[in-house]
Amino acid sequence: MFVRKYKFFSIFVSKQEIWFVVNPFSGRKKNHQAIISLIENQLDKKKYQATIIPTKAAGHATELAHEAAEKQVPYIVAMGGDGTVNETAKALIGRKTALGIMPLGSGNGLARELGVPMKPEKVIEKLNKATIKQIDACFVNDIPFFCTAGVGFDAHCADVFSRLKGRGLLNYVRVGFQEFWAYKPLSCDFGGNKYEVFSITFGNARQFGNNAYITPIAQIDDGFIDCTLLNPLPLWKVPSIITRLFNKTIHESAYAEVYRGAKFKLKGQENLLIHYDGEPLRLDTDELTISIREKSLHVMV
Ligand SMILES: Nc1ncnc2c1ncn2[C@@H]1O[C@H](COP(=O)(O)OP(=O)(O)OP(=O)(O)O)[C@@H](O)[C@H]1O
Repeated sequence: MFVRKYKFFSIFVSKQEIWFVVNPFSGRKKNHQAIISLIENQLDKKKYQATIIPTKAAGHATELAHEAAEKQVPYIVAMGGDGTVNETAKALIGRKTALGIMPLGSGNGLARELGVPMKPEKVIEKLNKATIKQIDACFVNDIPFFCTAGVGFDAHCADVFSRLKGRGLLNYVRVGFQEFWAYKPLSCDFGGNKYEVFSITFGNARQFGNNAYITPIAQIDDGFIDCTLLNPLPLWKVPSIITRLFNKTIHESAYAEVYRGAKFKLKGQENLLIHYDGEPLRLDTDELTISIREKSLHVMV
């Protein structure tokens, strides 16, 4: 399907290298080859020398981003969903190489937060006149995240969702309703208090993705982590919580507690299940430290 690596040559020497790291399996219904042709035809050839590199396996995007940073390639565009974006971005923390995003996933959280359009033609237009900005990177223990990470119901749903064939917002909502019935609140120590929580989410950005704003007053470059703790809620409150998630008012809900800080600590049960940027992960510990490295990632906007 792909030519492994190819370049668009030109006689101009002042062009800047831009790598496109493509997850060929992202966005199941997307036509990757058509998007590559668009890049070939519409990316400003006076400004950029583009290299398209399909990933060969999970984790390959991180290796490629490390290589780009080592070679001082100024730009690398993650073409895929939030998983590919996270894998690419984590290798660029504290480096000069700037991250661009061609969003192909179902949530596209970081892309939406950075104002990246969802249509490939528009993304290319934007890349052609991109400026660079610096954003914060956050960590759950040593695992980087750029949008949100958390424990409880969201992590549980991310885990169920990761095993589904179908993607997209509708499938996510379906998983949410399905799992709500049997879900047991999570016992944890947080900020010196014992809790039974529905979920605790730490936000570098405001949203999970899909414009679902769980930490709606977070700012991605302020050096602080926003936290929304949701207390257990009855089923009849679910529609109002979902509405609040999308109209950016969840922090005003009677079921929410909101915090802001540069570091948080949480102790839950052994083998704590977390999600980071929507990817589920079962840890071999019961303790979390959530921290931030201010303005440590360059992004194309
Ligand atoms: N060549 C590859 N083969 C198998 N897995 C890959 C490959 N390249 C990337 N991956 C893995 O695929 C996972 C999912 O990719 P990504 O999030 O980009 O797409 P998606 O699942 O379509 O998006 P979303 O989760 O938003 O629906 C990533 O975590 C990544 O590790």
